[in-house]
Amino acid sequence: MAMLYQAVYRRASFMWCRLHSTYVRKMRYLFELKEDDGLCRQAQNSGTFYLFHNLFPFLQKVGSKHFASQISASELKRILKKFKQDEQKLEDSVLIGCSDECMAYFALDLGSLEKMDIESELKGSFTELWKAFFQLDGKDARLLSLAQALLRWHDTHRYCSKTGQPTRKNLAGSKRVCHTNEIIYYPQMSPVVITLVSDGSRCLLARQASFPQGMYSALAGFCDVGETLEETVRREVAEEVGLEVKSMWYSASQHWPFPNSSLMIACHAMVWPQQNEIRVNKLELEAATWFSLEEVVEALRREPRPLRQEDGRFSLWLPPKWAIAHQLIQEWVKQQSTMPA
Ligand SMILES: NC(=O)C1=CN([C@@H]2O[C@H](COP(=O)(O)OP(=O)(O)OC[C@H]3O[C@@H](n4cnc5c(N)ncnc54)[C@H](O)[C@@H]3O)[C@@H](O)[C@H]2O)C=CC1
Ligand SMILES: [Mg+2]
Repeated sequence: MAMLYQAVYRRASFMWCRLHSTYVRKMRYLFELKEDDGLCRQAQNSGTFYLFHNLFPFLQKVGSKHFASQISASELKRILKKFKQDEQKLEDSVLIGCSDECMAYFALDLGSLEKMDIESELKGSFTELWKAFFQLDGKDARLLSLAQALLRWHDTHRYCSKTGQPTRKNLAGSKRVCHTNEIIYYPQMSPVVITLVSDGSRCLLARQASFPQGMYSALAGFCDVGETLEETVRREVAEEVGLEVKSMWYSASQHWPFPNSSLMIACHAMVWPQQNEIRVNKLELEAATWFSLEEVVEALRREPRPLRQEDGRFSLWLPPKWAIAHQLIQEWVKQQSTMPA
């Protein structure tokens, strides 16, 4: 019966491939994997895996370039066997995407194994995600960010907050269920607004004390319960730099894994040029400054890493290309150069 089902499913998938765009086919396939544990189990046995160790992703290096390694299901089973782990450990993994050919990608945390043993077996290293972020390309960074957020959520939601009983994840990891009362828990993200403020000719960038030396970014803040995005933008700009927003508009959004899992909603905001004196809230920020177009253009040309000048101070540098803050800054530069003089 199972074989007949698989044959029918393969035939149906084949028809899908012929009839639908790659994107639609992938989304439908991922949806089915989330809904159907049996199908997801099959996908785990033929998919590829991104490995983590206590939430540190496994990276390999070729020359000076780091990349997130994909391990095949058969290779993973070999490693599990070697380290005396049950093959069933594959089912602890979470679904994080699929290729254009509908080969599923999973993430698995091997925190119960000895870190150095896996590193020497697979010739790579488990690296803190924050450090890895600056070394990876956008695609790898996006996948690892989603993977870490999901793995962390499962790790911290193992018990039902109402009954105290253990919750069980579905195979794909898109939810957890408390079987005592059938409460379903879904992975959560916190909405965060990130705003690039301009006074018409300059843009406002700020840094927290925890940022690497010399790095500045746009203002960011979590949405409070009950707020609209517009209200969060106005409140955060007032709270952090003491300015009143005159107008704002939405640009784009991005998932961000730090400190937990956030949906970064990126906006541009204008303040009145006559009322642009910054009053930094030192509880939130270390510094906030207006930067000219020339200063920002020069910083965009620099590598995203600390660079000490001759006078001992650090040059301005900006978040890496795929960070939404970078995109906001690029958009602002473009707006400035298309504005009438
Ligand atoms: N992608 C990017 O380029 C940038 C991303 N960010 C991210 O934006 C996020 C928010 O920025 P912050 O200035 O730290 O926010 P924030 O200005 O709201 O201040 C953080 C404080 O908000 C409170 N808070 C309220 N709700 C919270 C929640 N759901 N989770 C954690 N804390 C909460 C806490 O007291 C926390 O200390 C951070 O996750 C940060 O990593 C920040 C700058 C640039
Ligand atoms: Mg903030």
